[in-house]
Amino acid sequence: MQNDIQEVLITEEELQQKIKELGRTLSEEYAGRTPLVICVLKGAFIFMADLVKAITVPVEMDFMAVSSYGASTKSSGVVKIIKDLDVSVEGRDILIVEDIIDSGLTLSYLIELLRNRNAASIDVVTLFDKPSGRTVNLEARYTGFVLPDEFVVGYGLDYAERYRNLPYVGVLKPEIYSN
Ligand SMILES: O=P(O)(O)OC[C@H]1O[C@H](OP(=O)(O)OP(=O)(O)O)[C@H](O)[C@@H]1O
Ligand code: HPA
Ligand SMILES: [Mg+2]
Repeated sequence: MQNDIQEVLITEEELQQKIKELGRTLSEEYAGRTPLVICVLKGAFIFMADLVKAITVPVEMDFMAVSSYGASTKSSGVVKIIKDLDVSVEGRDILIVEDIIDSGLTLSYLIELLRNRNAASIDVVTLFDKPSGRTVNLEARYTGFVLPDEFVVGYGLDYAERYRNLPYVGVLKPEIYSN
């Protein structure tokens, strides 16, 4: 797996330090409230696990699985709900946890959905942001790292379902991509 990586962009140490900082910021931001923290599966599962351990206010958690990339490095443009939330978001303070915002299509779809279900507030924390990929106008309230215009893998991010378990974020060697 390591042999498929051309370049490490963000090391494990850098990731862990940033997540602790985000946890501190969110703990201050949500003091006195109990947000419903929503993990956008699959990509965000590793970030979610580390982030909630760095948050000191009480949180409730739920999981939603959506997918638009499949085995491609480009969004299909169609966001598919694979698993919906188990709990109601009505009147809740929602914190959406994403691994990456690229085109912005996944999040704009999710935010619209949660608005229609009458959440009290909706904020987004994303570990990575790739502003160069954007096709819809969308910003996260909290962002870990801004990335260059390259398809990245690791720390939850996949290419064709592989590489999610790398503890760092890197760029694959070009010969690995089939498209
Ligand atoms: O801003 P966008 O262009 O919509 O891209 C971001 C989304 O794409 C990826 O999910 P993917 O569809 O690959 O599903 P996965 O999390 O199961 O890998 C990633 O985890 C984000 O959820
Ligand atoms: N890597 C993995 N999954 C993704 C990316 C990326 O750069 N952008 C959107 N989904
Ligand atoms: Mg993916």
